[in-house]
Amino acid sequence: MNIALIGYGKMGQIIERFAIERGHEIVLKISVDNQEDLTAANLKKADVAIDFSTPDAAINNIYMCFDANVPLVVGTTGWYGQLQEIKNECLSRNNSLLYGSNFSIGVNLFFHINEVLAKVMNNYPAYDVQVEEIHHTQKLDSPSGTAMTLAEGIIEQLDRKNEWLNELDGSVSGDVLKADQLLIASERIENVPGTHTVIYSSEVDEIEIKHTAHNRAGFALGAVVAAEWLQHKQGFFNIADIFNFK
Ligand SMILES: NC(=O)C1=CN([C@@H]2O[C@H](COP(=O)(O)OP(=O)(O)OC[C@H]3O[C@@H](n4cnc5c(N)ncnc54)[C@H](OP(=O)(O)O)[C@@H]3O)[C@@H](O)[C@H]2O)C=CC1
Ligand SMILES: O=C(O)C1=N[C@H](C(=O)O)C[C@H](O)C1
Repeated sequence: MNIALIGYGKMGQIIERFAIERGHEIVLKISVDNQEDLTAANLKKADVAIDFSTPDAAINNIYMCFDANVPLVVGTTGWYGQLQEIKNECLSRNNSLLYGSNFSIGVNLFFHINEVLAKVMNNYPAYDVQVEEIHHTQKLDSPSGTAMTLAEGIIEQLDRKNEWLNELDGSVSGDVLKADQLLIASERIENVPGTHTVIYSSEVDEIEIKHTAHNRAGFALGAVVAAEWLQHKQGFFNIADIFNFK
C-alpha cells in the first residue's frame, strides 16, 4: 500500500517506521516546510493518507484529501467542533475518512470499560465522577481528544451528567461546576505520552480506572492498521468501527 503522511512530527515518524515494517511504502511526507507539496496530483500517488498534523491544519488537509479522492485516516485531535460538517461533506461526496481520538488497542478497551462502568454507576448516586488527563507540554489542544471521548462515553451512559467542562492546570474552581457537569482536568508535564484516569469519588472511598501510555508505539501501529482497514472502504468511520468489544 502507498501511504501519504500528512504531518511528519513525533507521530508521523513512528508511523513511517511501522508502515515500512508492515510492507508499505511512504510516497509523500508533509510538514510545515513543504506544505506546497500537498497537492491533488501528489496525493493521488497514495492509496491512503494518514494525518497527524495540528488542530489548525487538519480541516484543510481533510478537504485536500477529499478533493483528491484519497481515503484518509485522521489522528489529529482538536478539530472536533467541525466533525458534523466534515461527516456531511464526506458522505455527500462519497469520500472515505476514518478518525479517532486514540488509535491504541489499550485505550479502545479503556473506552469500552469506561462506558460499562458509567452505566453501572447510575445505581450509585453517592459517587461523583471526573476525568483527568496528563500530556507533554508541546500538546496544542486541551482537553485531549481521548479525554473528550471518555467524557462523552460517561455522559451517554450516566444519567446525572449532561455536559463536560475543561480546566487546564487547575483553572476552574470547584464552585463553578454544576452537578450535571463533568470536569475534565488537564495537566501538562514534560515528556508524558498520555495518561487518562476516570475517578468516581464518594465521601467514603474512590474507584479509579487508568490508562498510561508508556510511549507512542500503540497509537502509531493503530494508525497503520486503521489505514489498512480503510483502504478499500467508502464512508465515514470512527476507530471504534474497527474494534468490536461489545
Ligand atoms: N489519535 C491518536 O491516537 C493520537 C493523536 N495524536 C494527535 O496527533 C497530532 C500530531 O501529534 P504529534 O505528532 O505529537 O505532533 P507534532 O507537533 O510532533 O507533529 C505535528 C506535525 O504536523 C506538521 N504540520 C504543522 N502544520 C502542518 C500543515 N499545515 N500541514 C501539514 N503538516 C503540518 C508539523 O510540521 P513541522 O515539524 O514542520 O512543525 C509536524 O511535522 C496532534 O493533534 C495529537 O493530539 C497524537 C498521538 C496519538
Ligand atoms: O497529543 C498527543 O500526544 C496525544 N493526543 C491524543 C489525544 O488528544 O487524546 C492521543 C494521545 O493521548 C496522545
